[in-house]
Amino acid sequence: MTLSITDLTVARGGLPVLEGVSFDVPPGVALILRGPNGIGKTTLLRTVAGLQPPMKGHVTGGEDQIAYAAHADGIKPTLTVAENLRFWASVFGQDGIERAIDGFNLGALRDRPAGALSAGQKRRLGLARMLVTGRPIWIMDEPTVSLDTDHVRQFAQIVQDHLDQGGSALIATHIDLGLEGKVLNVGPFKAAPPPIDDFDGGFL
Ligand SMILES: Nc1ncnc2c1ncn2[C@@H]1O[C@H](COP(=O)(O)OP(=O)(O)OP(=O)(O)O)[C@@H](O)[C@H]1O
Repeated sequence: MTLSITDLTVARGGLPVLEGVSFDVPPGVALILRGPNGIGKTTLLRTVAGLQPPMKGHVTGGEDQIAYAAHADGIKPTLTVAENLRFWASVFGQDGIERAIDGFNLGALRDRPAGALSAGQKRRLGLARMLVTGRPIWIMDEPTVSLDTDHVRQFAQIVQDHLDQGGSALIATHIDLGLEGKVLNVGPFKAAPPPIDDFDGGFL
């Protein structure tokens, strides 16, 4: 199913950060979001993933279809790598974690508590969760932070395989993943500052 974003305005702290954003992400396609720090990419992704409401506009096609990987790894430190993946799979009504373990080179770490992983290893575990959700639309926020170059390449291949199998992806990243995706620079959608409506005549 195509994820469709129509005339979306997204807000942080009650203030609009991006407005008038429209795009489609059809099956088989990766859309890469770019833009300077603080422009609102995370806010847009969170809104599209349904974690916060839009100020205006619509998101369609994402109902029960989206798996979201945020900045924060969000893994459970006292559970092992395998237990984390099994837990996550069960949340999504799935079983089978071996593809995720193999895909992200986690075999040697499967019985280690997640809290005892390095930053890059935690990131791989966080991303491996996408594979156990069974969800077709992957939304990822800076997924390659802490990954070494080999694992960035491996991650890009996993995303490409996902696209080849009819999945789709919406990814905010500052690096070139080498994916055959489209790029959307969100800079031009920066929201205008809100109008001043509490004019203070005392300054005249
Ligand atoms: N908790 C918060 N409350 C209010 N404003 C916030 C909060 N967190 C972030 N912001 C502001 O919201 C705006 C959008 O932030 P957001 O994290 O969406 O940007 P980003 O494009 O993802 O940035 P980066 O590339 O640095 O990750 C920024 O101006 C930021 O300062």
